Amino acid sequence: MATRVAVSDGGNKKTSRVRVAVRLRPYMNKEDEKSEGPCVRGLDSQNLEIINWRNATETVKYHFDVFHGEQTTQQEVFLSSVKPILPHILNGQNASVFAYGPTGAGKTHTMLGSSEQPGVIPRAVREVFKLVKAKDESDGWDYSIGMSYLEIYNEKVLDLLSPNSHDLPIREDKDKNILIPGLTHMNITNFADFDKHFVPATLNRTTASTKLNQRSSRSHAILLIKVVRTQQQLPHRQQTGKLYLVDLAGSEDNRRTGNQGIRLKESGAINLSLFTLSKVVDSLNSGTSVRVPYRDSKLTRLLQDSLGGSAHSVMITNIAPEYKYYFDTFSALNFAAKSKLIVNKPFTRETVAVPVLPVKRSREERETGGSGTEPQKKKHKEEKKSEHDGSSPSTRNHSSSDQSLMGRLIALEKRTMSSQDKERLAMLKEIKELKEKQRELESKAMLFSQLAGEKSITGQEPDFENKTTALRRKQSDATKPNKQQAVVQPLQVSQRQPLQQLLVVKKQSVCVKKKEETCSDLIESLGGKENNTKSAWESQLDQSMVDQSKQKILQILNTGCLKELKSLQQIGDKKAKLILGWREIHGHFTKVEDLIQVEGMTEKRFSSFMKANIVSAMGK
Ligand SMILES: Nc1ncnc2c1ncn2[C@@H]1O[C@H](COP(=O)(O)OP(=O)(O)OP(=O)(O)O)[C@@H](O)[C@H]1O
Repeated sequence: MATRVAVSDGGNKKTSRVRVAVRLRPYMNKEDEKSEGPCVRGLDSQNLEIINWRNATETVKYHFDVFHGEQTTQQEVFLSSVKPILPHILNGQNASVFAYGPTGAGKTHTMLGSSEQPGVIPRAVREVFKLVKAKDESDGWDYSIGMSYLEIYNEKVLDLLSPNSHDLPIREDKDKNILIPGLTHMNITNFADFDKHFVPATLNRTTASTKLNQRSSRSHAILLIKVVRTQQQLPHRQQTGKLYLVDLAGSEDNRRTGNQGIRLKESGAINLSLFTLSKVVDSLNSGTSVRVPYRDSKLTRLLQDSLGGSAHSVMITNIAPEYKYYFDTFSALNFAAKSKLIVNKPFTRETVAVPVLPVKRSREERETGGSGTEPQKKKHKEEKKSEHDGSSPSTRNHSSSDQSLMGRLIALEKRTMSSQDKERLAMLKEIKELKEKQRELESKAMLFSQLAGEKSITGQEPDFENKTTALRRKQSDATKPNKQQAVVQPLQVSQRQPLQQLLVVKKQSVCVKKKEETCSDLIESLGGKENNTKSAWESQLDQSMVDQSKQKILQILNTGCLKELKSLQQIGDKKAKLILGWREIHGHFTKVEDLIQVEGMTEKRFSSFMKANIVSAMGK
């Protein structure tokens, strides 16, 4: 009898950076090209420039690992950006390739392509089979290849190989491997085999027509190719390498897509997960020990071991040359520039077969009649069989080992828990759910504020170079940042202009400070200590003025943008975002008192908020 235990890879400290490639697609409408010209263009095989919207005579320049221009073929993209990482998965390491970018910029074309111009996915799968075939049989290892294919649609994990399945859970085992119990896993023996399953499954992917793309992907599609190699001799070392091939849904600005109803909801989920992806990248790049928010979206949870984890990763950022994509292109480039800093630590995942000594069974086990139910026992047998012969019990193995492991853990948990423990567990679960809800709200609020146009760009500052006439600036129909947005100073803009702008920002902050002082003085003079009751201080004021002030506050709460909300007393950045999030979910506040429903707004805080703001509003 034998079981498998994980063995250390000897503390392999070799690190591998996420390679970032940018691919510019050709103009879709030649007429537009003639009249407008592009807003972005390549300079050489690693550099590109984009018009600076703040100053027509300037461009912003970026440097990446690779820049693929409009003329680059599918073959060239594969050879330079993807092929080099594939050999790693035959050595038990993970690799991932994901296409990121605005909707309609060419992600699906890059990943999937067409029969005439096959993309990264078919080429990579062919290459994996080629690499395995090239392995000399005498190298002492047996190889088996399997595939899974899923989409994340509206934050649900759906099995594309089994289209009627429901939302699947994502779990992590004790060795930090990401697992999806219940996900279909098919053994494949050659490319034709792969194609047979992949093509119909791709048709199951959720797509729809939007203003910007007739066949827009409304979900993130993730193809997983697993290569398991097992040593022919004892101790039958086994290594599992995973290759994730990800076609992300496009980031989109709903002011331009014209999305409504279900499209708008989909778009919210897409943008939220992409926003979380950018937060994960930010937090990885900050290099501090802050919690990386992988768990804030299904996408990042799934990509956990491909981003900042143990994988060799390549991100292909797709961009479009047209002016209507300008701001999406700009933020996609900034996102990509941040990602360049991520450092991965690849390591080999290996298990060895070790003999298992019979152990005395616990009382609970004896009472329940053994180590599992009949079906579970059967599953264990099947698992062991597949461990030895390197194959799955059937061609369609629903990750039985993942399922049975979870089943056993849950059963064990149930057997050993007292009723008090169960209550505590239920309470902890409830608290966890509440916390998650709060996080979700915050993410939503932040996303909302981002979508509301706060094009705050926090990425790495690229090199900047002045150009006089290289790219023409057009009065584009792209959504221009409004006045409020202009206050945010993107890091990328000219090094010549910040002084003047900074002065403006500074003046404003001085101004706000002054106002705060005046307010607190007033509150003090009204005897307004923090704990005073509402009537105590309100009764000293004229009721009609109080009502008027309340109306003013209500109006700001209902219509104010992030900046206007922050101009309210005691409303900082986080609270303002929470208010925006609340508004997005619930609509308008009917009365100022509804503010108590916003996360973190206690009665005491609300009362203090009212005092400060009524006085402040009266002074205006
Ligand atoms: N490099 C390219 N060469 C030729 N045509 C391209 C290229 N890239 C994209 N296209 C074409 O542009 C259109 C939009 O591309 P695609 O559907 O791949 O965009 P996408 O980024 O996947 O969009 P979405 O996020 O909405 O799914 C398609 O008709 C595609 O064939």
